[in-house]
Amino acid sequence: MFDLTRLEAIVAERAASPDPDSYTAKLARRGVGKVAQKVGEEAVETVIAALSEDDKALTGEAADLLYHLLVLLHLRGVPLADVMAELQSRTARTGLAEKAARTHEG
Ligand SMILES: N=c1c2ncn([C@@H]3O[C@H](COP(=O)(O)OP(=O)(O)OP(=O)(O)O)[C@@H](O)[C@H]3O)c2ncn1[C@@H]1O[C@H](COP(=O)(O)O)[C@@H](O)[C@H]1O
Repeated sequence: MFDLTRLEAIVAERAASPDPDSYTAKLARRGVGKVAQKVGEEAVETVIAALSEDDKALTGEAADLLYHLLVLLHLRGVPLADVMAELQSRTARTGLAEKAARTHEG
């Protein structure tokens, strides 16, 4: 299954690519400030799509947001694993991780 870990690897590879057609490489060259601005814009577009109750638009904007967030994390040198560990530690604090895993496994 496709997941954010695979997209993180793609982003890392493409950010360093000399391919002139790579949007990721172009974005990476523009630096943290520009990418942070893009994350903000995509977040606003996600909010607008959510409030419009258009599921297809929301799905597309959420995908744009996650992609741009991964590019930002990459440029700042923060691994997705660190973000996931932070989320996991929050579930551990509430004791809900095992319950969610049991429900997921059926
Ligand atoms: N998931 C994405 C992805 N999501 C969104 N985008 C791009 O993000 C841009 C967002 O559109 P905008 O209108 O906000 O921006 P824009 O006007 O095109 O450009 P800006 O000047 O504003 O940056 C579009 O050009 C999309 O193509 C993505 N570009 C790449 N990926 C992934 O990255 C991989 C590598 O892509 P390349 O780097 O292009 O080879 C792809 O195979 C995908 O898996």
